[in-house]
Amino acid sequence: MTELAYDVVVIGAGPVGENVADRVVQGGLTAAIVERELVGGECSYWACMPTKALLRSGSALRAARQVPGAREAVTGDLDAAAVLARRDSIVANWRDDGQVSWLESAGIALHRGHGRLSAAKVVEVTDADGATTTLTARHAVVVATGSSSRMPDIPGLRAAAPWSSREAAAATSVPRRLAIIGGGVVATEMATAYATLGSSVTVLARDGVLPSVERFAAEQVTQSLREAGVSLHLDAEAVSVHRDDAGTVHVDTSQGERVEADEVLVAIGRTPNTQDIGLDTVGLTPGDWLTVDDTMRVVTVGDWLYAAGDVNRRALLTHQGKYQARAVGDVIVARAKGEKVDDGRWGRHVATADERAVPQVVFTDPEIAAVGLTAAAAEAAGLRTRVVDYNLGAVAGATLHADGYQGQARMVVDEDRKVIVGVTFVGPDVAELIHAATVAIVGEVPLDRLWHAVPAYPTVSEVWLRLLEAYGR
Ligand SMILES: Cc1cc2nc3c(=O)[nH]c(=O)nc-3n(C[C@H](O)[C@H](O)[C@H](O)COP(=O)(O)OP(=O)(O)OC[C@H]3O[C@@H](n4cnc5c(N)ncnc54)[C@H](O)[C@@H]3O)c2cc1C
Ligand SMILES: NC(=O)c1ccc[n+]([C@@H]2O[C@H](COP(=O)([O-])OP(=O)(O)OC[C@H]3O[C@@H](n4cnc5c(N)ncnc54)[C@H](O)[C@@H]3O)[C@@H](O)[C@H]2O)c1
Repeated sequence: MTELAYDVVVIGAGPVGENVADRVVQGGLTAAIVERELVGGECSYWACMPTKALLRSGSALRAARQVPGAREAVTGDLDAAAVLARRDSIVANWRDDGQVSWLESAGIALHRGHGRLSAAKVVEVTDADGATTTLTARHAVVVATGSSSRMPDIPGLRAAAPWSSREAAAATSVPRRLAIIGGGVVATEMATAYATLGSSVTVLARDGVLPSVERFAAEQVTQSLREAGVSLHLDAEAVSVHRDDAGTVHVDTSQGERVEADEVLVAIGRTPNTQDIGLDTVGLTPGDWLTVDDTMRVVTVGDWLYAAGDVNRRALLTHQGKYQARAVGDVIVARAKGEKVDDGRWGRHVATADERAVPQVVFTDPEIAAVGLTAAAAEAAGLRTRVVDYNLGAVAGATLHADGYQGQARMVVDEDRKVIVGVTFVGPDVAELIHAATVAIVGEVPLDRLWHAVPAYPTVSEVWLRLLEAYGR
């Protein structure tokens, strides 16, 4: 058995673990990272990147078809094989050489294998051959093990070899018929991708489509999925699943219907990767999400254990996990050096934006881009709000962007502070609009001052001016 010591040991080399280790080394400490699969994690190989690659070609094709002149130049359908090949290249054919080189260049030691806590500040790494290395952390251990697809206990489901988001992201062919259980972000994005790639898609959305976004945005996506030929069963739950000898999957629903498909994708949320990381050795329960304070420290354990990214359940998004990682890496360095910890609201060592300013883009057709609170969430939080809506299609930039551009914008204003607390856009290519909204919310820019932030003409961003005009000066 090999024994090594580092200032900081990070379990999990997803986007979050990599960023924690990087900040730690940049702060002058030593760091080791433990990874059991591919350096780069779920996001790079089975989540964000491959799924967006599956969606991008269809989105480009639709965009061309919405502009006369370009439309006439589009002479064929989507080439599914070329889309899958581009996806393969974007995930570097599931090889992590590039990310391993980056770790080396950043001065981070990589230990391949499964990491488990075995005592305070001690992580045991078991490699593929069963050999064990013991890593002792002088200052901190950071759990950045991410999450996995949650599988419900539906009779027959497991035996039917369902797809999780991984198989949907990494598929080598397009199933003729795809059934999807769930109506959230993965379900709607994959329904969009596979319908565009030629599958006949059925979605069983027990709790409706995208229940956590503004209703007007979810409704536009619902309508568009239907127009794309997706069969949407709202309020329907899968009650039993069976794959027959010919390979066909039969899904019986709570509404008494039977859906037949070649594959069934389960997309009902995530479970933390904490079942087998030795949580019991430090007094925690295996399989639980890790609850942390504002500096991402697992407070019940002492002052040395941190959890960042999906595993702490604050915001299951890559950009938000990386934001936490920057705070965690820096706070570990500050504490190790006895420097002042900046943990007040919006301080360097906390992730305040997780509370009220999380941006997210849902890459459906059309896209939804949102940040902060929905109108309903703001009301539930006890804020005195005013909601302003504007037809995105009426903006000059949108008219130019595409014929028949359909979209909607909403801003939610905190009337007591006269600042924006939430923004949602739905429409073609709205993804790039959202960062302006994030800056306005995080900066708590007063509405009076926002009038001086002039959007360029003729861009879709002019919707900002229209929203202000609708609010009144
Ligand atoms: C289909 C899908 C699409 C998504 N699309 C987006 C998107 O477009 N934008 C976005 O912001 N977010 C997206 N997400 C969410 C995003 O993937 C996660 O928020 C992000 O991957 C979390 O990063 P992480 O580093 O916390 O965890 P992960 O990326 O899950 O990385 C954790 C790493 O830890 C390793 N690990 C786990 N346990 C151990 C152990 N015991 N020992 C050693 N290594 C271990 C794993 O192998 C993995 O490499 C998507 C998620 C899914 C499922
Ligand atoms: N573009 C993006 O940013 C992006 C894309 C994909 C995934 N993600 C992240 O990955 C995470 C996982 O995505 P997801 O779609 O799996 O989860 P989700 O939380 O977005 O949606 C899960 C859906 O399943 C429903 N559901 C829950 N239990 C169910 C059950 N037993 N039967 C039927 N339906 C059930 C929920 O009501 C919800 O609508 C999300 O938190 C999201 O932040 C982000």
